Amino acid sequence: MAAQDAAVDSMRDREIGVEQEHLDRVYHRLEEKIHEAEFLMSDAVKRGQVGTPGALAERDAQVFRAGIHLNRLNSEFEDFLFGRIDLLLGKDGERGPDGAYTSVEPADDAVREDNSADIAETLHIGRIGVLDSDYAPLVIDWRAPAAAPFYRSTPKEPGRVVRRRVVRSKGRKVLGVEDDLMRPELTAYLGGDKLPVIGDGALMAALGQARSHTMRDIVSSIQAEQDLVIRAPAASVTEVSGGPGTGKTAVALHRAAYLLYQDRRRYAGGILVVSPTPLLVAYTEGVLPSLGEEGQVAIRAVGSLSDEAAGVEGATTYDEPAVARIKGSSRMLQVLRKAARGALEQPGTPRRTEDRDGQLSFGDGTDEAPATPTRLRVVAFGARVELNADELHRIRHSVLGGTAPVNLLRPRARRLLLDALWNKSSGRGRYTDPELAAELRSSFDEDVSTETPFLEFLNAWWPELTPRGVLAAMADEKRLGRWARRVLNQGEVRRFARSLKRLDSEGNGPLSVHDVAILDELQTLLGTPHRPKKKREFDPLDQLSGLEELMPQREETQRERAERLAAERTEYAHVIVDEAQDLTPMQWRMVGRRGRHATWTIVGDPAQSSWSDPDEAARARDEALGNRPRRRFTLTVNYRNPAEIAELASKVLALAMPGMESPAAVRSTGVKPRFETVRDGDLAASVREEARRLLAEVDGTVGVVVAMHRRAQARNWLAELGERVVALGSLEAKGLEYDATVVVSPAEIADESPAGLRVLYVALTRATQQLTVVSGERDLPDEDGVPDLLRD
Ligand SMILES: Nc1ncnc2c1ncn2[C@@H]1O[C@H](COP(=O)(O)OP(=O)(O)OP(=O)(O)O)[C@@H](O)[C@H]1O
Repeated sequence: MAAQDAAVDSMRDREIGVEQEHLDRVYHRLEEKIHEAEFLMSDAVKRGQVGTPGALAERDAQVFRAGIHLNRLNSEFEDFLFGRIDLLLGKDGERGPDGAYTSVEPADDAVREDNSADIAETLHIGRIGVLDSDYAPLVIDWRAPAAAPFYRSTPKEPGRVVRRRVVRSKGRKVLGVEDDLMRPELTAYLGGDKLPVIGDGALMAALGQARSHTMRDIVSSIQAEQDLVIRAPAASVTEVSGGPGTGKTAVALHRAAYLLYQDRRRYAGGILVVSPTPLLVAYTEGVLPSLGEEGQVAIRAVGSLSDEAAGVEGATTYDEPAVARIKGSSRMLQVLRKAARGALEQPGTPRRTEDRDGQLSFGDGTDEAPATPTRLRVVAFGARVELNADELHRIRHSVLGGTAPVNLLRPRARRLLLDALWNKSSGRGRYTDPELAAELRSSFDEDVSTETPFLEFLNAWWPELTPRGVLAAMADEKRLGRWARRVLNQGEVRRFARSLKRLDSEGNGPLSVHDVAILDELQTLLGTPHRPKKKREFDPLDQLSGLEELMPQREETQRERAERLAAERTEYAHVIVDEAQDLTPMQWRMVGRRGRHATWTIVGDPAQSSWSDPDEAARARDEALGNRPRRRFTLTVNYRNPAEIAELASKVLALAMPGMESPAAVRSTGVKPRFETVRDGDLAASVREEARRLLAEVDGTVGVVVAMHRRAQARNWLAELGERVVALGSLEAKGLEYDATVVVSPAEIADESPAGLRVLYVALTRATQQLTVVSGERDLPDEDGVPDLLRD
């Protein structure tokens, strides 16, 4: 036995040595390329000094290429070669642009009659492609067509692949290799020797690793059904569904990297990834940089998507479910349309008392008189001309007749005011000669419209409205009641208005996640008046198209650049929606506006939806996507939860979505979920004790999921346990994962909202190793501590 082990070890060492040799060759070549790139850069700058248009164009091209090399080589020097495939002879002998044979199927005579075969081609797969000086592939980019068999090949449909190998390396050192045999029935030879096979495959090794607070890329172990999604053509809408842990988020992010590789020019318009929470953004934002892509991709939480939420790090406050249901619903749109116009009438600001001739005059009612002026007086041709409340009302009514954004209607309002004043002035009818009449009218307009009283009046009577200002105006229950007539009932108006009391009169203050979609909608309804743009200072680097894109480290980091581009961008070339089942109708409208001309990838799981009315959300989603054709995929394997945890979660799934199937768990740990009941009525101590126990059992992270109202409490309970433990409200657990989780009071979570059971399903499916359920009295635990909701 010992002799056998020693033989395996020496074979492993030999194979590691083989891969090390290849990696050394690759590094050598990379260094050559870096020198080349650096030379090109300095040469390009010298040539640029010549200054002729031809030299400038040449410099552009050279700098662009050199920029690509340097930027990529520097950022991807770490651990970029991770795979290898050994292939049979292909059906035809054609090579693709990366130097590899393109044929997917083996040649008819690739396998001999005695089931033996020779390896005809070996390809190494990595994060970028590297050619040797003879243009033979040393490494194939994982996104290139030639790399697809590394992911697609299965023992059932092996294609040309005989052996798939995952190479683990750190920096320049190869640490290990893991092989999967795709054609175990063959005796394959490589260079005359039998093809060695090491280890039990890389997937299980990857899944068993401890989790940290950031997601890892899965580039070395993408599975065939996932690869189909990642490489699906970008046309129109790609919809991906799948249960918890099936890799939807991972697949969506790898797809972004793939699309950029496939068509960088097209996606220079930017890729937007919409995520449900800032926690999930933080968890996933390292994946794209690790795949060598960052600058073109903006990952945004849905609570910070709108410009209106910029500057406050987005919204993290959650409204209580009854309020969220109102704010997220498409009924909101009707209310906002009215509010956007109604907010022009401003009540409640202090009343002006002086009323000198020619001064704007505010109404003369009580202290509560509206701040909106009810009379306009100007002096024209030496006489006073006045518009009264009725006349002003008619003008306002006529201007608001159209559907144009309110702020953009102000010039029209100004025009009609001047018309009305002119009609009452002595100027009208003074001349019969049209030319003289027009001249007089034009000087009347010029004089009146630049007078302070007129300007002050216009600012008060047709102020430029801001989304935040209108949102704040809705905190006034009476006004909101008017705007929401026949749309919201009285109770809903009261709740909604009350939820906005935390904002001041200009709308400053903490926003809730659902306020953000409202602000975004208001932004569209109000419109932004055109203002002449400030001229940007001339920057000679702008001439170097491509350089500043590819060499961002000179001026700003990749991340800063992504942030800047995202802030400047209002629309994207591709929109990826993660956890799409959670978007409310109003959020779909907000996201839809950012992808009007985009292609889309939408990933989600209806069984995890925290939105109470999935049909309404589906309608809003259809509206956002229009009639673009859709291509649908389903992922079927749960890579996160061991079978023991998946089985428990499936009990809640059966209650939440009867008839819906759980994805099959890919592994089992033999560790069953634990059930604890609160001891001595001390929930804090019980949870703390369990978290402590789990910390000792797992190497990585522990997540404690509680009902939303216990969020702050739970953070206090766990404060002293260190950074490996995180307390989460049920809605925040979305998309995240931990080595172990504690789910506190399933009944509390399930009762939180109409979507509570689905939220509980999310909470129960976060653990990669161990799960403990802590029940309180409300959970009606049996004598084994199993809560009512989780019993058979
Ligand atoms: N092919 C793979 N190789 C290795 N790990 C994988 C693979 N596919 C998925 N995983 C791992 O499985 C876990 C779940 O993946 P991910 O979070 O993308 O799933 P999800 O479908 O988005 O889950 P949820 O719907 O619960 O949010 C992650 O740790 C991910 O890295």
